[in-house]
Amino acid sequence: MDSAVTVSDLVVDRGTRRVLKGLSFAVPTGQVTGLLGPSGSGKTTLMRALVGVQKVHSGEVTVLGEPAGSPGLRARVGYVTQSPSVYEDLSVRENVRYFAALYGMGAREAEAALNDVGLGDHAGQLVRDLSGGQRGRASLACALVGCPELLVLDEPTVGLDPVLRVELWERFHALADAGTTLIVSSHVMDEAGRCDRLLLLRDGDLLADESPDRLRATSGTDDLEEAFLTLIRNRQEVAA
Ligand SMILES: Nc1ncnc2c1ncn2[C@@H]1O[C@H](COP(=O)(O)OP(=O)(O)OP(=O)(O)O)[C@@H](O)[C@H]1O
Repeated sequence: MDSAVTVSDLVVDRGTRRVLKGLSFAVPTGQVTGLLGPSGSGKTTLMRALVGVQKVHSGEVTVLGEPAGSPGLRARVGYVTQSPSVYEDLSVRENVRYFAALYGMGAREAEAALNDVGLGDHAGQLVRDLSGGQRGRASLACALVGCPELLVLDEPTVGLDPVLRVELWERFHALADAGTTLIVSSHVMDEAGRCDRLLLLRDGDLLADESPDRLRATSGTDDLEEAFLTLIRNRQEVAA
């Protein structure tokens, strides 16, 4: 299968800390790849490197056949940060239509993106009057509307109720089925099971790069949280 992203020996320092310690992996096209790991393990830093906004110490990051951050990737890659990046003084609809226009899309696509994230009923509301979870979804709609080939989503389901979470995951898989590649970070292990493939990060190292089923099989447990802990223990034993 083609790779949408390949990363070789990626090393990133932030401040005086080495945050990513030589990561190498490939992300298959048209799948949902989960980036899982505890708080501070380097998920956001890795996503920033993928979209080309992170200074890297060494290594190579290739996205859709071009070096990460190349101008040609701007319309092909969507990135939704943890803090919503939408205009507070515009309505949800105005925000989504604005981003639609930047991508050469129209009002129809904007309405579809609004409905995809469950904000159809709040379209006329100013962003500053939305709840935190609604703002996050408004941000997501602004990324979806451009139909990027690669979507990088930093914890998109934080603060969402279970029904909306399930709906969004269904939407992610529908996009993947249509050929979009998604990289979705989370530190909620129950979301790991919804991914086609998992990258498990800990302290800037890649602990695993497998499907959830394979991870369950190799660690001998059906519980992905337990599987993650088993991997950590095995690593510690090897290091000792
Ligand atoms: N601007 C910065 N300067 C120095 N260190 C930073 C900076 N940003 C992040 N770090 C450090 O880099 C490490 C990785 O942070 P990162 O945000 O990538 O983790 P994360 O896995 O996304 O965490 P979370 O799940 O809490 O969002 C952390 O130890 C963090 O303190």
